[in-house]
Amino acid sequence: MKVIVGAAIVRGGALLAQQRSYPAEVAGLWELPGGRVERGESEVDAVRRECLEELGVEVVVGQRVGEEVTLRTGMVLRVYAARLADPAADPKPLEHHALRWINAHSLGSVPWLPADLRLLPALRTLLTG
Ligand SMILES: Nc1nc2c([nH]c(=O)n2[C@H]2C[C@H](O)[C@@H](COP(=O)(O)OP(=O)(O)OP(=O)(O)O)O2)c(=O)[nH]1
Repeated sequence: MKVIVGAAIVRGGALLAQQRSYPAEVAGLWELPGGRVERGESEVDAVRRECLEELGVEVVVGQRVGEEVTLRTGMVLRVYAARLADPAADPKPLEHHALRWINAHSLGSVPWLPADLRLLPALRTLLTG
């Protein structure tokens, strides 16, 4: 089974989200940093690698968040809580259109990818404790 990992990076009560720039069907929609787990790679290592590639930051990976969501492609999305290894680090949208830190109150006002929408209750709980 192919696994996509997502990072729920929290700092100061806000979640880091990024806006996709491609493909056209999902351009403008928001998602968590992350991507495909490579062969022989652990899910936690994949979260760390994707955050370095997409945001240019080191993260410390924590526990799983929410249920696993099956995507249209048959792959599954598994989200892990994470925090910046250096809290003062400045994540950059190296592969995305934009980044935003979103607080619990604003989570529902962002146009998320469909799979992420299903994880919003768990993400809200993560933010509010
Ligand atoms: N990274 C990430 N992907 C998500 C989320 N929600 C969701 O449905 N996906 C989907 C979108 C993509 O089909 C797949 C992630 O694949 P990917 O990050 O390797 O990106 P991609 O298919 O565009 O592949 P690439 O060209 O960047 O290599 O999972 C999410 O929160 N984060």
